[in-house]
Amino acid sequence: MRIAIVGYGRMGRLIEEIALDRGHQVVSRIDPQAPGADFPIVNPQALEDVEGVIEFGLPEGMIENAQVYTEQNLLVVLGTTGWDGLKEKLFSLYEAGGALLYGSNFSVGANLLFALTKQAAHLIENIHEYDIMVHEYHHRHKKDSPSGTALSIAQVILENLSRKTELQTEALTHRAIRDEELHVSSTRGGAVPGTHTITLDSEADTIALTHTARSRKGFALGAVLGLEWLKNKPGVFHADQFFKDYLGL
Ligand SMILES: NC(=O)C1=CN([C@@H]2O[C@H](COP(=O)(O)OP(=O)(O)OC[C@H]3O[C@@H](n4cnc5c(N)ncnc54)[C@H](O)[C@@H]3O)[C@@H](O)[C@H]2O)C=CC1
Ligand SMILES: O=C(O)C1=N[C@H](C(=O)O)C[C@H](O)C1
Repeated sequence: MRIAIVGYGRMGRLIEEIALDRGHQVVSRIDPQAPGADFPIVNPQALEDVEGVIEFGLPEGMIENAQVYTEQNLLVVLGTTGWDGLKEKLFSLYEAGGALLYGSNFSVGANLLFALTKQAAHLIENIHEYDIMVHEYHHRHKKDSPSGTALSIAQVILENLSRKTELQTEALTHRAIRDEELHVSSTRGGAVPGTHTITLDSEADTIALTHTARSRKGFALGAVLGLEWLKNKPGVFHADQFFKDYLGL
C-alpha cells in the first residue's frame, strides 16, 4: 500500500521501518517539526497518490487532518491518545468517506490484557473482599495522563464490575477513596515504553496483571497490520474489532 505517516516522532519512525519490511511504500512523512519529514502539514499535495495514513501525533490538528483524509477517501489508522473530547466531531467526518481504525494500544499484549481484565472483573463481581485499581508508568516525554491504555482498561472494568461506577484519576490528597470509585494513577519518568498493571487486592493477598512493553515495536506492528485489515472496510472501527478478527478474541 502507498502510505503516509503523520507524526514522524518516536512511533512514526518505527512505523515506517515496519511498513517497509512488510512491503509497503512510505510516500509521505508529515510533521511540523520532526527532522526527515517531507511536509509540515496535512494537505492534498502531501497526500498525493496516498492510499493509507497512519497517524501517531497529538490531538491538536487531528480534526483538520481528518477533514483532508475523508475528502480523499483514505484508510486511516489513528494511534494518538488523549482526544476523548473530539470523538463526536471526528467520527462524523467519516460519514463523508474514508475509513478509520482507532485505538489506545495496538500491541497484541495490551489487547490480551484488555481481555484478561474483563475476565478478572467478572470473577470478582460477587467476591466483594477484592478491590481493583489501575496504575501505569510511561517515559518522561509523554504528554497525556492517564494513558489512553489505562483509560481503556478502566472502561473495561466499569463496564464489567457493577460496584465500580466512577473513574477517579486524581491523587486524593484530602480524603479516602470511595468504594464505587475506580482509582487510575500514573507515573512519568525515564524511558519506560509503557507499563500497565491491574491490581486485585484483598486482606489476604494481591493479584497483579501487568503488561510491560519492552519496546514500541509491538504498537507499531499492530498499527501496520491494522491498516492492512482496514482495506475495503468503510466506516469507523475500534481496534477491538481488528483484534477480534486477528486474534479471535
Ligand atoms: N495507540 C498506540 O498503540 C500507541 C499510541 N501512542 C500515542 O501516539 C502519540 C505519539 O506518540 P510518540 O510517537 O511517542 O510521540 P512523539 O512526540 O515522539 O511524536 C509525535 C509527533 O507528532 C507530531 N505532530 C504533532 N501534531 C501534528 C499534526 N497535527 N500533524 C502532524 N504531525 C504532528 C509532532 O511534531 C511529533 O513529532 C501519543 O499520543 C501517544 O500516546 C504511542 C504509542 C502507542
Ligand atoms: O505515549 C506513549 O508512549 C504510549 N501511549 C499509549 C497510551 O497512552 O496508552 C500506548 C502506550 O502505552 C505508549
